[in-house]
Amino acid sequence: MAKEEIRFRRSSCHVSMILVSLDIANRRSLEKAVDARELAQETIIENLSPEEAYRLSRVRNIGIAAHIDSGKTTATERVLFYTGRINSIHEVRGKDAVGAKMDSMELEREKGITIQSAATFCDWAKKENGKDEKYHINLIDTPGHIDFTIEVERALRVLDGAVMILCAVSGVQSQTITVHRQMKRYNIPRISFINKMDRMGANPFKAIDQINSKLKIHAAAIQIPIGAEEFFEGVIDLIHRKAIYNEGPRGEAIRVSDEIPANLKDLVEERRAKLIETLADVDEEIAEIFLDERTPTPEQIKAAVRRATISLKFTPVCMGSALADKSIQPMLDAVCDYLPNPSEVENLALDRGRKEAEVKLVSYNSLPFVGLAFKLEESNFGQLTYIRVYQGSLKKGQYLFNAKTEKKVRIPRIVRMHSNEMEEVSEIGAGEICAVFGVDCSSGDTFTDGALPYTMNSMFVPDPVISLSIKPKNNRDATNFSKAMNRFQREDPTFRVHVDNESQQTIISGMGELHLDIYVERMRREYRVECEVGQPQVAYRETVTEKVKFDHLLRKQTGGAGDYARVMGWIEPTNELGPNQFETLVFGGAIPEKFLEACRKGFDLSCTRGPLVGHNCIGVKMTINDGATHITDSSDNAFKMATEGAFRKTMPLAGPQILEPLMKTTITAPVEFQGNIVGLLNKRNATINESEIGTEDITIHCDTSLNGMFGFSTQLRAATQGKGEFTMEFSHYAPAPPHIQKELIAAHQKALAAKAKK
Ligand SMILES: Nc1nc2c(ncn2[C@@H]2O[C@H](COP(=O)(O)OP(=O)(O)OP(=O)(O)O)[C@@H](O)[C@H]2O)c(=O)[nH]1
Repeated sequence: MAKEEIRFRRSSCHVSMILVSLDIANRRSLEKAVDARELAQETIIENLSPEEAYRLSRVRNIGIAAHIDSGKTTATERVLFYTGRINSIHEVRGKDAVGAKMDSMELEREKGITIQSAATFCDWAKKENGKDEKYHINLIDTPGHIDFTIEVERALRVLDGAVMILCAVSGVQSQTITVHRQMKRYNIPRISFINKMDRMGANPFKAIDQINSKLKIHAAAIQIPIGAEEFFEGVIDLIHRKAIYNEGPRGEAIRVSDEIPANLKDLVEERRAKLIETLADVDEEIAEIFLDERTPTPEQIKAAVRRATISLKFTPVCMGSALADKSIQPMLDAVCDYLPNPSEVENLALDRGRKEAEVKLVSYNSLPFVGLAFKLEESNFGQLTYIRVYQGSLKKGQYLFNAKTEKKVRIPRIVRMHSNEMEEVSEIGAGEICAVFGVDCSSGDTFTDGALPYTMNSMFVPDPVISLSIKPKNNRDATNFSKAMNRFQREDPTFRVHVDNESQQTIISGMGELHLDIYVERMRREYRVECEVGQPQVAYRETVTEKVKFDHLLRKQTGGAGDYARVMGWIEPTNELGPNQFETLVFGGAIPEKFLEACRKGFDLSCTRGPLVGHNCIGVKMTINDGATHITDSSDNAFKMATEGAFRKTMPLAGPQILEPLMKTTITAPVEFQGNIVGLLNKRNATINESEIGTEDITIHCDTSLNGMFGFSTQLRAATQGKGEFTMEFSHYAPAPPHIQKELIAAHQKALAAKAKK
C-alpha cells in the first residue's frame, strides 16, 4: 500500500474514532441532562408545598356525558346557577326563548340539542365540618348524539372524572352504552346521576340494576329518593342517614334534616346495607369490616367510595331532577367527595429524549410546563385553542414550544371559558383547563416550555363513515365556502373535505347524516352560503388479499434530461386491516435513501386512489427491496412516479377488494317489539351479537353495514310505535357483499368513461 494511502486510511480511521467518541460523549451528556432533569423533577415532587397540595385537592376537571336528552344541559344550567356563575335559569327549548347557557350556538338552541361541547368553570362552596370549603370545578357539557362523538372523545381525553347522567324512566339507553365505552377507553372515574326523578314511572333502582347488568360496573345508590314523580321532594343521604330538601323559588336553599320520613326508614337501612355489600366486593378495607360483621363508620364508607370510584371499580349513584331544581347540590358534593383531583390521575407523556419512554406528568405549578391543545374554535378574536395544563403553570406573555412543529409561540392572552363568554386571566395553574389566543396549531398538539422533550398521545379520532358531495349554489360564494370548509376541518378532526379525482366534486365526510347536515346548515347561517348537496354515500375503502411481486421500470427520454427509475419488490396485505405500511429492504445502495423517501411519497399518494373505485386504501403493505438508478436521469420525481406506476400495475393483480364500514349498533325498545326489530335487522343482513331481555326493555347489540342502515330510523320508529331507539358507532371495515362491489365498480367505470369523453 502506498504511504499516502496508509496515511489517509489512518487519518480517516482517526476521524471516525473521534466521531465515535464524540457520539459517546454526546450521548453521555444527553443522558446526564435527562438524569439531572428527572432528579430535579423528583425533588420538586417530593418537596411539594402544603399550599400547592391544598390547591390541587380543591380542583376538579369533570365532564357531563349521557344519552341524548337525559338532561345534561339542564343539569349544567343548575350547577352554574347554584355556584353563582349565572343569575337566572333558562331552559333548553324554554318558553323564554333564551336557551340554556351552555347551548350557545343558535342551532343548538333551536334544535334543543348540544352540538359542540362547551367548557365552563365554577366554584362550589361545599360544607365540610360546618365550614365552607371552596372547590374549583372545570366543567365540560358534551353532546349526546353519536354523530358528535369527537366532542365527547376530546373532552374525556382531558378530564379527570365525569358525571354520567341517566334518565330515571329509561335507565341505561343505547348512547349510555357508547358513553360508557368512551369513559372506559380513557379510564375516567365517574359518579352516576339519575335525573328526571319527577317523571312518571321514575325508578332509580331499576336504572342502578341496569348499570350493574348492562354496563357491568359495580354501582350502588348513595342516596334514595323522598317521594317520586310529582311528589319527589329530595333525597336521603344513605351514608350519614340525613334527609336533604331543596327550598326557595329555584331550590337554591338546602335544608338538611336528621329526621327520616317513617315510611323510608326500612328502605334506608336496606339500601345502606346494599351499598356496604357492594363496596365490600371492590374495596379490601370494607371487605374486612364486612366479613368481621362490623359496621363501617360514615368516614370509612366515604373513603371506600372514593377509593373504589377513582380506581374505576365502582360508581356511586346520586339522583334528582334538574328540571324540578332538586338534588343538584348533593350531586356537586359527590363530585368533590368522590371524583379525583388532578394529582390523583395518572397522566402520561412520551419522553423523546428516552426513546419515547412513558413518563408521568405531575400537576405541580413548579414543574416545567406541559399542556395539550385538545380543541380549536374560531372566535371573533381569532383562533381559540383550548389547553389542558398537565404540569407547570402558564403565564400571559410566556413562550411555549409546539412539540410537533417545534415552533416557538408567544401566548398573548389566556382566558377561562364560560360557554361562549370568556374571562381573561394572567396565569393558569397546573391541572387546569384554559383557552389561549393567537396560537396556530392543530387539535392534539402538545406544548412545553421547551425544557422537556415530551409529547402526549393524542385522542382517538374515529374514521368518517359517510360522505356527500357539496357545492355552493352561487359561484360568488366560493370564497366563503372554502373559508368555512377550512375552519370546520381545523376544528373537527372527524369532518374531512376532499375533491374527488374523477368528478372534481367537493366531498365532505363525517360521522353520520346529522353531523354533515349540521355543517351544511352552519354554512348557511354563519357564512351565508346556500349549498347543493348530493345523496349521502358510504365511505368505502379498498385493500388487497394476495402478495404479488413487481419489477417496474420508468424510462422516459424526451430530449434533455430524461426520467429513469426502477423499483422492485412486492405488494401484500398487512397482518391486520390497519394503516398502510411502506418498507424498504434495499441492500448495497441499489436505490439511495433520498429516492426511497420519494418512493414512500409515491406510495402514500397512490393509497388515496384505490384500483377498483378510487377510494382510499387500507391494509396495504408495499416493500421495495431492489431497483436501479441512472447517473443523470434519476430523480426524486422519477422514483415517486415509478412507485405510483408499480402500484397501479400490481394492485389489480393482488386480489383487490372493496371494504365497507361495519357499525356497532345498539337498539333498545320495549320487549314486545323484539320480533319486529329482529325482522328489520334480518332484512339488513345484520349480525346479532347479543340480546339482553329486561323486564320491560330489550337491548340488541349487532353489527350492521352502514350501507344497509340508511332510512333505518324511520323504519324502527314505525316498527316500535316510536318507542325504539338506536345508536351506531363505527366498528371496523369488512369486505362489501360481492353484488355491491360489482355495482360500485360498474358505476366507477361509467364515471371514468364519461370523464374521458369530456
Ligand atoms: N321531567 C324532566 N325533564 C327534564 C329534566 N331534565 C331535563 N329535562 C328535559 O329533557 C329535555 C332534554 O334536556 P337537555 O338538558 O337538553 O338534555 P341533554 O342531555 O343536554 O340533550 P343533548 O345534549 O341534546 O343530548 C328538555 O326538554 C328538558 O327540559 C328533569 O329532571 N325532569
